[in-house]
Amino acid sequence: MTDSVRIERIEAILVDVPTIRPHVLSVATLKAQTMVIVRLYCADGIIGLGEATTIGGLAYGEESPEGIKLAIDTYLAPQIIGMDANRPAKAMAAAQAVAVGNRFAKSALEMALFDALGIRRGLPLSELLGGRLRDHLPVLWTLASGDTKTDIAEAEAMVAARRHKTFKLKIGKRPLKDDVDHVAAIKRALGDDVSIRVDVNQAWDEPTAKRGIAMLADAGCDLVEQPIALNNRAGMARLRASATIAIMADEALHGPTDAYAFASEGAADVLAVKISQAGGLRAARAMGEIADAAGVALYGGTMLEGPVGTAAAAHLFSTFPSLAFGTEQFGPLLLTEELLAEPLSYCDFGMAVPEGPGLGIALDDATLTRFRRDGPNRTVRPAPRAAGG
Ligand SMILES: O=C(O)C[C@H]1C=CC(=O)O1
Ligand SMILES: [Mn+2]
Repeated sequence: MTDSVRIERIEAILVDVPTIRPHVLSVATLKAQTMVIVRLYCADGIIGLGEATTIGGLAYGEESPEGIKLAIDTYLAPQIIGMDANRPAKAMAAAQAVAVGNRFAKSALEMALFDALGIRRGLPLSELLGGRLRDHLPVLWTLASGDTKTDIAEAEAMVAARRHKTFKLKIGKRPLKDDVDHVAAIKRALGDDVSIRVDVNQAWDEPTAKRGIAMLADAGCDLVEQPIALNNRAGMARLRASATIAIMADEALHGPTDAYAFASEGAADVLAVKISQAGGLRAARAMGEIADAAGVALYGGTMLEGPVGTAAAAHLFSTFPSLAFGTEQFGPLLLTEELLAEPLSYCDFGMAVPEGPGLGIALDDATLTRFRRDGPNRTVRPAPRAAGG
């Protein structure tokens, strides 16, 4: 029996960092990203890090950064302070007892608990999660400037620098034909050595999706992500049955139960796994296992997290036996500022999984202080929250 280590204090910090360019999705346009960074202080001096980040405030899902901080400060932290930091599952069961939903808030706490445990045991998070199978993950880049020529130039520079060779295009905001022309132009310019996928972020109804998927297949697109509303699983199954290219579920997946439903009903070829959307590391790992057992392909998704959430995702995805569609762990590269003392390493069209214990990262405290919303020298305003951005 190991000694118990008291959870002393938990901080949830809102951090607003500008993006390198506007990031245009069908549901929002990001000009800055807001992260909730959690610091979990243990009695032995170890501080675990966690992150929960949303897209466009409340435009993408049902939790906002401000709501996540409130849930942690007011409900979840008081519940687990005083508990044993060596027992993440027990602490999270106590959090579960006082909050029915709030997957993102819980996920940030669970991440911080596992980071602290890994540091204490001298083990990378990937080993705590069952063991890493790879040290390098393929990472795609999202072209979402809102302009076809800019997107092509951006993609060409990424390929030349060997940073990315798979691209995801955000569509669904414009008329279908304009979107398909945009995709076709990018595919023509980049050629057969790159893979082009699209993310509709639920913008289409089913008939539009049926036509759109066929047109996109003709344009050389390889995959369509969440074309229709997240609650229309039967529609996803129908689209999948008629499509000649891969159909991926994203927003519809809120944890293992949804992964099971999608897998058993044949409602997607690929599942996008996101730690916070799943409700935490253990839930996200379970989604991977369900997909594997069902023979459904996996993709390592992002909520455009900063480096803390991205490092956690890299550890988790490194343990998946198969990651047929790669990952999109590029969130830190979309930010103007480096929040880590030592940046995550991106090379050879992907990223290195951090090596050190826990998440294997350390924050740059000066940068965090500069960009925290309650900091003395705050320079960035929270992103505007108008619908559609
Ligand atoms: O996939 C999403 O829906 C959200 C996110 C991930 C990459 C990106 O550009 O946006
Ligand atoms: Mn998506």
